[in-house]
Amino acid sequence: MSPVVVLVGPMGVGKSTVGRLLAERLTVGYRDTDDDIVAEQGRAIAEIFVDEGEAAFRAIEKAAVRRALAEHDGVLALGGGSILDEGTRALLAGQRVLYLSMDVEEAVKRTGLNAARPLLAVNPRKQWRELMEARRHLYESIATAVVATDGRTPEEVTQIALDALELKEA
Ligand SMILES: Nc1ncnc2c1ncn2[C@@H]1O[C@H](COP(=O)(O)OP(=O)(O)OP(=O)(O)O)[C@@H](O)[C@H]1O
Ligand SMILES: O=C(O)C1=C[C@@H](O)[C@@H](O)[C@H](O)C1
Ligand SMILES: [Mg+2]
Repeated sequence: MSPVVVLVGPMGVGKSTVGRLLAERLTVGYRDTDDDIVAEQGRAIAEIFVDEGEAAFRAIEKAAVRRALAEHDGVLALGGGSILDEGTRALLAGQRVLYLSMDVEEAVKRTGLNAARPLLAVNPRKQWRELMEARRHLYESIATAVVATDGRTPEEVTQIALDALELKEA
């Protein structure tokens, strides 16, 4: 079993919003590895970061991605930083991967100062730039399609994604 599409991209880019719309349009299920991790661990992602650090979280996340890829045949959204892990990137080889992108101003608008996003809690604009400098090439390296979400509604992004991925509705 394999997901019909795997969504990657930074925090707040719209993976959950667009992922659910894509799943509706394709009449398949939606799954999110961040939700899987919270359910399995019985604690918030921010708590895992604080309690055990980012490296431990990435290992937990890699296991969650491996499991979801094997179990899910619908739309799968990954955590924003999942692509930082080499093993997680290797798991994505051969998958249909959609990278949703946005620029910094759109990012600040969408995420704001949100404690649930520990990596953007302080000085979000600067954090965002640094984060994307480290990640942009990784997102691009594993993507089979890229859709810019700036100035587009979730419905528009969904339609463009369906076209870019050449996915047909049932
Ligand atoms: N195309 C869009 N245009 C404007 N706002 C959007 C768009 N897509 C999503 N949003 C809004 O941006 C916020 C973040 O979206 P969403 O939760 O889908 O992102 P995400 O990538 O799943 O983030 P997370 O890192 O929390 O998983 C939400 O408030 C959502 O309503
Ligand atoms: O971009 C990131 O590193 C993260 C994104 C979220 O989806 C969560 O997986 C977590 O907050 C880390
Ligand atoms: Mg989400």
